Amino acid sequence: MAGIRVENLTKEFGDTVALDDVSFEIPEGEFAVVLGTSGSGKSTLLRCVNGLTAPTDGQVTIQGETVTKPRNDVAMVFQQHNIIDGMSAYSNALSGALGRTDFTTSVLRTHDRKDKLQALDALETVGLLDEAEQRAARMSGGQQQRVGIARALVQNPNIILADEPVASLDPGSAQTVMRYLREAAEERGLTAMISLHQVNLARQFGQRFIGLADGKLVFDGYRDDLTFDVIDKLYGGIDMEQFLSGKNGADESGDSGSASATATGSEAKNGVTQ
Ligand SMILES: Nc1ncnc2c1ncn2[C@@H]1O[C@H](COP(=O)(O)OP(=O)(O)OP(=O)(O)O)[C@@H](O)[C@H]1O
Repeated sequence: MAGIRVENLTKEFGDTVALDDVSFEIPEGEFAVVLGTSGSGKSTLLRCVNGLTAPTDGQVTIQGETVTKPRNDVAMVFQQHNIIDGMSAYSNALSGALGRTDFTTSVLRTHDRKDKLQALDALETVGLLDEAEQRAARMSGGQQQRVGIARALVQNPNIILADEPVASLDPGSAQTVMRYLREAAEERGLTAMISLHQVNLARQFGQRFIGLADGKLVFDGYRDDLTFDVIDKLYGGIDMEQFLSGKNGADESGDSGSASATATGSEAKNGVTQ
């Protein structure tokens, strides 16, 4: 069964065609990576799947239902971890349960035992159980991102989306975060769709690859199909030697000139755009 079905998806922002008639299906439980240069449409695609951006044409279907707004069974991890500095790793993780708790519970912080155990379990999944009481502000960028993943897991999703989750991390932390993300998805049978611009990380952790260029789907395949020619078509000008040594120009340093993974323009950060 399709975890995510994208059908003839088009999104225009004025004269800009951010997505142009994109169609593909990600089966349940698959770990898919979205590749493409800055401006190719990766964030817009993820936001359409998450129901944060309304398509101009076409549709996204999850469990046979057309996505029209954010869903509780779809969790999103952002590049800027979106976690609260003053709170502990545990409280941040627990806040993932807010979508299913009522107002009084969230104000009085009287989450039930199941939510609390889930928060601890999620921290264990991302290797941070021993840091549960640590304030987020005192954690490294990589650890904060792992807390962001834990919070997403506490939401109890079937689908996890991440928009350039490691773009602002050093190469070592980026590897660690991707490893935990992949393991968490595998362990819990989640369908994942992750945008990345580090090609070697994508090859290392991705199972399925969706390549975008100028809003069009230019590649859809598995690791063996993701040849140097395909990567060159997607990014252009990659040094083969560097690529094979895992230091492709686009890019381990996180400095491809496309550090921003958030939507641009007048779009409110978490608002649904029309
Ligand atoms: N809210 C918006 N208003 C106007 N144009 C937008 C908006 N969001 C995206 N775009 C445009 O749509 C195109 C695709 O943008 P998008 O952010 O999806 O690309 P991206 O591949 O995620 O890029 P990056 O890696 O830099 O985040 C770009 O030309 C961008 O300027």
